[in-house]
Amino acid sequence: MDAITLPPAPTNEPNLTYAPGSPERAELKVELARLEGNQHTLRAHVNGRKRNGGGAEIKVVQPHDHQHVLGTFKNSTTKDAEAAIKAASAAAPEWRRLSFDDRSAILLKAADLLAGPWRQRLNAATMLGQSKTAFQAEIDSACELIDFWRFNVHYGRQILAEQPIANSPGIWNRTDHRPLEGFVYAITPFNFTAIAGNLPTAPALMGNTVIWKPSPTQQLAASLIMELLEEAGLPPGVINMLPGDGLDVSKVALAHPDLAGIHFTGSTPTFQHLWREVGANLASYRAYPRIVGETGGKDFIVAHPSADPDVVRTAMIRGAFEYQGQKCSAASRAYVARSVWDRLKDDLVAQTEALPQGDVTDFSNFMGAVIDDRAFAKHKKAIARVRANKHLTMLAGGQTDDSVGWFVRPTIVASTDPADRMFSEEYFGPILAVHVFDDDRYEQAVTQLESFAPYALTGAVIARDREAIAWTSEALRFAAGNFYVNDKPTGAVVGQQPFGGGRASGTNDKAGAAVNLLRWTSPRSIKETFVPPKDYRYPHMEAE
Ligand SMILES: NC(=O)c1ccc[n+]([C@@H]2O[C@H](COP(=O)([O-])OP(=O)(O)OC[C@H]3O[C@@H](n4cnc5c(N)ncnc54)[C@H](O)[C@@H]3O)[C@@H](O)[C@H]2O)c1
Ligand SMILES: N[C@@H](CCC=O)C(=O)O
Repeated sequence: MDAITLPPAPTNEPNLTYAPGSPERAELKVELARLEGNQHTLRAHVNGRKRNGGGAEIKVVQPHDHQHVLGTFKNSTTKDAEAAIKAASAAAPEWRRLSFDDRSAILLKAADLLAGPWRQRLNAATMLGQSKTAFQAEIDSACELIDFWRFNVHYGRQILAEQPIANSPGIWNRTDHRPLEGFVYAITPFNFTAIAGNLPTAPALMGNTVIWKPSPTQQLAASLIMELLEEAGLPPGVINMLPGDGLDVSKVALAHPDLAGIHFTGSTPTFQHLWREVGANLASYRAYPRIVGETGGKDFIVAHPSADPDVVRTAMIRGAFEYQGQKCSAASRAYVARSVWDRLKDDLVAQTEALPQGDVTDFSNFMGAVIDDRAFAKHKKAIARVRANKHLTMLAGGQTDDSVGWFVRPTIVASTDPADRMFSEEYFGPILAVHVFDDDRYEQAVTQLESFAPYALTGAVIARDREAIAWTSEALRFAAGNFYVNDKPTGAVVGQQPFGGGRASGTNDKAGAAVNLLRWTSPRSIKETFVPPKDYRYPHMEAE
């Protein structure tokens, strides 16, 4: 088709409420029962076909009920990785020849399928497999993933429209936004189904083929994403999904001459490991691989003496404990002016102690369990350390119980020492460290927190005084890639607050934004001369 087209303009998918009596609540309950009632055999997808991995069996369980097995799959081996890379290479020429409109139509259809018939299936899988409440699943596996797919089409078109602004007489300059040469390796975390769906599809939209390695604990929802994309018309071999721990896949993928890029979200140590491997293999690649990674955080809230205590308390509870603090954006350290603290502490502790937690299929719960036994053990250890240190005081929570699920109570710890490692280490769970400072030491508190942790992902200032907001925003300019004023530091929305951080938190190639898609293209500049010269001599060479 020859046309300069206009696809549907993106708008953010509205969040459904799941209030009692709502149709979405009833539909979600049906899907929960259906998914819980079966053990699913989850398989790799290579070249559009399902494939049993060659490695050991891995179980996917419900974190809030860890004896309940949702499904099983086989770990992917080096052989599986070789087959997937072969499929990606074979699919590449046809996929990149397909027009951007045709590639976009597949993602727009996937978004509409997810907004409609697939919504509660993916929400239910995310609730059961990742222990999210209905609302936390809705903002992730439904709304954010729909938004990623719709807005990326819009941003991709912006990139294609970016063309040279000058043409000398008789010349037409153009930019060909080519995909990368080779395959992109997408590696995704357990905590956001939307991130799992975005990381392989963003490079694919720009014409790349992909090897996708999801997190083992997110595999149920990841398998459904693959099925949804295939229903939307994704051709075989464009995205090849390899379940498992990724160790064997990386052995092959990171040493392969066609590795064109890594699209990673997960912890800082894993990302640094991948980067080091790429560095060690540099001589073997056809081109320098693009490395994009969004990683850990030690996200902060700072409350100025002018802050409204109710706003601070709500930001702390929602920011630190929603989804058990397992958002990379979750507040895990708070710095509060003493006069504000004195007015909020009792309510903060009482409300935190009362937060309902348990099986997420009971819709009255605010929290579920942490993802696995490793996360549980890490939190137990951190809590034991609090009890053993005099400068740390447990204000709320501190209980752990793994008899049914991996439950860690929302925990608030006060520290007289802002240099304690609770203010720099990422636990990735429901532990909030608080330091209370004297009102006249606000600037010292902000200066100390600015670079005490190695991360720079999200942060929030809560204040009514405009000068304080302006000063803090400037003082913390490089301490967070997503900065919030009078709000919690979580819950970025695609198209509104592009997400990502700097320093140890990643390469800050904002997910769901044009800067991210740009990393998956390799522009070619084309100059066409309409009436080319036919004589090599320049005028200055002529005889006087
Ligand atoms: N900045 C962000 O946007 C963002 C978003 C979500 C999560 N996170 C971070 O992710 C972390 C939590 O997620 P996680 O526990 O899944 O992280 P993780 O680093 O343990 O795992 C991430 C992914 O890497 C895989 N992996 C690990 N070693 C590998 C290897 N050698 N080869 C291939 N794959 C390998 C895992 O299986 C998983 O799929 C936290 O640190 C959190 O802050 C960051
Ligand atoms: N984008 C999400 C966090 C993603 C990381 O886990 C937020 O803003 O809360």
